[in-house]
Amino acid sequence: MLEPDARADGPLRLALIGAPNCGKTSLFNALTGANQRVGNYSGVTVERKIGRTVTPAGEALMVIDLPGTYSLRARSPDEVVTRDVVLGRRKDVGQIDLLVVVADATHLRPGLRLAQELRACGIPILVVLNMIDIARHRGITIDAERLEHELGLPVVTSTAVRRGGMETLWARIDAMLGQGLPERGAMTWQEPTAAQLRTALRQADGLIARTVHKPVAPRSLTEKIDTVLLNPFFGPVFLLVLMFAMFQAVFAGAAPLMDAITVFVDWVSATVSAALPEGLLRGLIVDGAIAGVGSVIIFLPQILILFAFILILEDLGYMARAAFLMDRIMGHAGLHGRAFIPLLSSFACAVPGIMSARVIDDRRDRLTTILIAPLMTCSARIPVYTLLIGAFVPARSIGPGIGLQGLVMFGLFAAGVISALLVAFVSRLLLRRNEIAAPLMLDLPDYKIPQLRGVVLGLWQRARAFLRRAGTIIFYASVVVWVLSTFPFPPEGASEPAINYSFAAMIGHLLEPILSPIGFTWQICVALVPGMAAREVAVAGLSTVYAVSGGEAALGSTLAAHWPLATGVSLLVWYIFAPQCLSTLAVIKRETGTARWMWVTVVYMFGLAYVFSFIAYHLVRALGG
Ligand SMILES: Nc1nc2c(ncn2[C@@H]2O[C@H](COP(=O)(O)OP(=O)(O)OP(=O)(O)O)[C@@H](O)[C@H]2O)c(=O)[nH]1
Ligand SMILES: [Mg+2]
Repeated sequence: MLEPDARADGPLRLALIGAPNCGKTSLFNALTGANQRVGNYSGVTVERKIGRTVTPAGEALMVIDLPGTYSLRARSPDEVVTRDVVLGRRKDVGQIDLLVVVADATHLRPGLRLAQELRACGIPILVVLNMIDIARHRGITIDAERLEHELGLPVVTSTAVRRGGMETLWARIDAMLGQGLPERGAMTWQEPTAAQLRTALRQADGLIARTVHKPVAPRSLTEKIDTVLLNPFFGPVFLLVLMFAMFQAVFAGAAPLMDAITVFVDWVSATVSAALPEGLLRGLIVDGAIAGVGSVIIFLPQILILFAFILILEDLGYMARAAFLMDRIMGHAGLHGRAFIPLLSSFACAVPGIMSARVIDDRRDRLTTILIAPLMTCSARIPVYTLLIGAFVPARSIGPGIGLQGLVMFGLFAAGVISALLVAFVSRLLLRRNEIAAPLMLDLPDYKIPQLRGVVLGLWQRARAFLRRAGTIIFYASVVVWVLSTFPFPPEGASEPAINYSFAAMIGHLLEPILSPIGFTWQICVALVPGMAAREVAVAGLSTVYAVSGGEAALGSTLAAHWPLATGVSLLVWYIFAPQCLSTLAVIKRETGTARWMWVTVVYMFGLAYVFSFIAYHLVRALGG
């Protein structure tokens, strides 16, 4: 017997393991009070997560959440994490004392099979049938006692996402710890062969036949919805209409909130101006910090509306369908079916997107996904796009409920996706010749009512990350741009605006020969340099440069007055492609293990940006813009 308090090295370690999407992270959050990301599709968790908690009886526990897996026979990097933790090979985690095998109560087969396989690890096991609420709702009854008896392992049920849904599990954990965990057995796990896996699945089926009663449901609601939404013709049309509606909502819904933030920023700016004497300090605060940070935070509403859509669709279970619908197109481009989730996460930010490419087992497939992830339109581009669209695209309606600005935004996102597919296609030709990409092995989850808490939490995390960036990198960059645009002072009796004599103008003029063929003014060149660090910084940079130049109007109208249309379009196109984000480049280096692929990304993305901006600029001019 291993007495819990006899342990020399800290609390008992409990690891959550199970097939993808069975609710491990939801259980982890419920057990530890953490707020890790959950989503209704496979492959949300790609790294081990550690939390601490105390059981109702007062035992301290360390809880480890793991990426979903069907077997310890690990194939992809996320599955390797799970295997290594379970086998005690990760130094940062140590030996696991209790394996909690999580099974989806509505679909027990993979969980039961995994529990059988894990016995060979010799670690005490507790089986949890999660999502018991959904099973009950569907009239599925499970004879947990008989299951426990036949399996020879303790079995409890839980509902991770409802208050009170964890009581049985807590009670059982305490009971097990109170008696002392069974002694560890010998570690005899070996990679199961395909034949062994098949036999084990048959055994699991036998067990299910004896202990689970499923009413002969005519057709589930999910199936009914899917006959329409996965229909080869109607499915893609619905997806397109939905995405289109999303961007319309982003523009229409954000306007009043953006106006409110603008009023607030103007008020802060006016109040500070009035309180400070004319001079450098006032310039630094008003034209530097407030103009820079203020110009970026007004885009928060758009980011939140877009992510409210994405989070709700994810939790509803629709995003997995979108992956299914895109699979054929992605396959033709040479992308692995599992690339969808990393690419989807990249709409928020390429950094987590690139990390979630770990769910892809084939190295070259993973590399292709990593290389194209930065082409997905991340939320840092939203301020840039919105600013330029607001300045150069009239807010006109071009049909019932269809605004031109929303349409252009949709087009920019689509351009990112299409160019990513094309780059994937080309890199497939370069990296390998003629293999056909693996088909999608994603299981389609049942539709679920989204959890309000999860959506609100997701939005809060986005907002916080955005504001943190505004308060740090964007703030510093605005101050730097202000300093560069203010010093040195113009010579005595200068006739031109003061900024024309500043360092900023010097830098801008230095870069101008390279960037003037694509229509960029020297002010854009000034904003692009700090904008290398992160994309929104360019907006702050432009705002500061024009504020120093004495611009009083809103940044959008200033740009519209100073730039030809062709320049605006060219800069929009530049932002579809240019790799202006140091964190993304750093994570590419880390995840691929070499600097080589980082440089490949830099070169190909700048190359595309320059070529397409050049074409766009000259095309618009030729058309008379
Ligand atoms: N109704 C209900 N929904 C649940 C329950 N547990 C989890 N969910 C939902 O199931 C989905 C998947 O949950 P996750 O916790 O992300 O699953 P996971 O096992 O961590 O998934 P991976 O990390 O992808 O392996 C989410 O939409 C959850 O809200 C439950 O007990 N009842
Ligand atoms: Mg998870």
